[in-house]
Amino acid sequence: MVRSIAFKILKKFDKRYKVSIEDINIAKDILNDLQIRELKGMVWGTIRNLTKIDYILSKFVKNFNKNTPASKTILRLGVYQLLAGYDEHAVVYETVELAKNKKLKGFINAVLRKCIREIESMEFPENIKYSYPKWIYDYIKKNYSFYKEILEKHIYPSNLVLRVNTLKTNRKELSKLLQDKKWDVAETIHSSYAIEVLNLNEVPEYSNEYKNGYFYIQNESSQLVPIIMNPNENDMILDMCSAPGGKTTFISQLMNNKGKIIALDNDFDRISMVSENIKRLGILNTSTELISASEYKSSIKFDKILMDVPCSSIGTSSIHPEVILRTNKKDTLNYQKIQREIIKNSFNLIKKDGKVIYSTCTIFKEENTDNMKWISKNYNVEFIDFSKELKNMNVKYYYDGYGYYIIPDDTLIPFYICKYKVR
Ligand SMILES: C[S@@+](CC[C@H](N)C(=O)[O-])C[C@H]1O[C@@H](n2cnc3c(N)ncnc32)[C@H](O)[C@@H]1O
Repeated sequence: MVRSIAFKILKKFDKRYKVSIEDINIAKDILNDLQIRELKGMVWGTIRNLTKIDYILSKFVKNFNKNTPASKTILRLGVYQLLAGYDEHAVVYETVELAKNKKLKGFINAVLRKCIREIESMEFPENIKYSYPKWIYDYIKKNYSFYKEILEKHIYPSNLVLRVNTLKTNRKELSKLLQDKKWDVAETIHSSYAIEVLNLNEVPEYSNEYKNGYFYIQNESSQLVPIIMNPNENDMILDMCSAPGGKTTFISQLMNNKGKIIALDNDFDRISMVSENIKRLGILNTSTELISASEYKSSIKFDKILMDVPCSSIGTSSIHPEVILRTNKKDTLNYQKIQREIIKNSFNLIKKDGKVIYSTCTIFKEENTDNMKWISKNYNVEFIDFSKELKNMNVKYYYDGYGYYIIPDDTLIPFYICKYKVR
């Protein structure tokens, strides 16, 4: 049952590089918690390892990419299970069962048996070892000495990280509550608001602690952004791309629910998520507006602006492994165009001497360093050094002369953060 649902989801995935959330939700009605966990492991494991799986299959199957979607998906699922250490006999038996006709069954059986005999002695190029597309691998290897950390982050994802909502509880109190219900949790070494979940026995969003707004699920690099912004209680703040509200609600928390935040987003469904999170977390100082950040006008000028801009999101591949499969080089320049439109408008909205934070979860210079170079050429700004704050939080970084590339580790994912004062 689990394999046949995984097969259906992965067959659709191949068309759009998107996992259908509806299909996962349908599966939740049919499968028990353990089976759901196995299903998610198979689906995301296959996607995370897809570049490597296809490399292996292309060695054993002539014109692998020209095979039918069904046969490709069955073989991928089979090879994933072999790589993940499932029992070989069970893998062959159960995977062959997914094929509809005798001829396909025979073909799948033969290929998987060949894989079993040969995978162990195969040698892989470095990008394949980490299941990373060659063009992105070449890019990061050429540009960053810490490219291995990026590759490792993709293949060895972080545990779940929560941000404690200090408007309702604190780190010690929440850790104790979670431990009492047998969640295995630990304090992390970077953000003093973060709790790492090593093991848990329920879906976090279904827990009472989540429903009561005691925490927000937020990776630790994302938590660094509001901390670096360092908002004051009486600030007037604009968050130009706010959905689903992770950083907005953290900024509000750091302001003790005082001052004022205006949160924008141009996506109807996503801005509703900001409103839901505001309500759940007990935020009182924030209002939302459905509008493009490049078109927003205001008679009030802001003390601080956050531009957590739409980007190619490569840095989130440990959480969303499909991003590195669907992104191409042209996307980075398309995003750069959108980002510059938003940046341009931010200069109409910031007070003199106001501070701006620019952040992305991507590693492409086109969307980070090149944009900051462009700002320094066209506007009067002073880039702010926050290396001390990063060091105090045990964060390793690469400084590009403007901002900081966050080097991933156990709980940090690749991110870019820059802060400047507008003169
Ligand atoms: C990186 S996400 C923001 C994440 C958010 N800051 C958080 O921490 O939860 C980028 C957001 O920008 C939004 N977006 C894309 N184009 C936009 C535009 N022109 N104006 C405003 N928002 C936009 C997307 O809908 C998306 O929600």
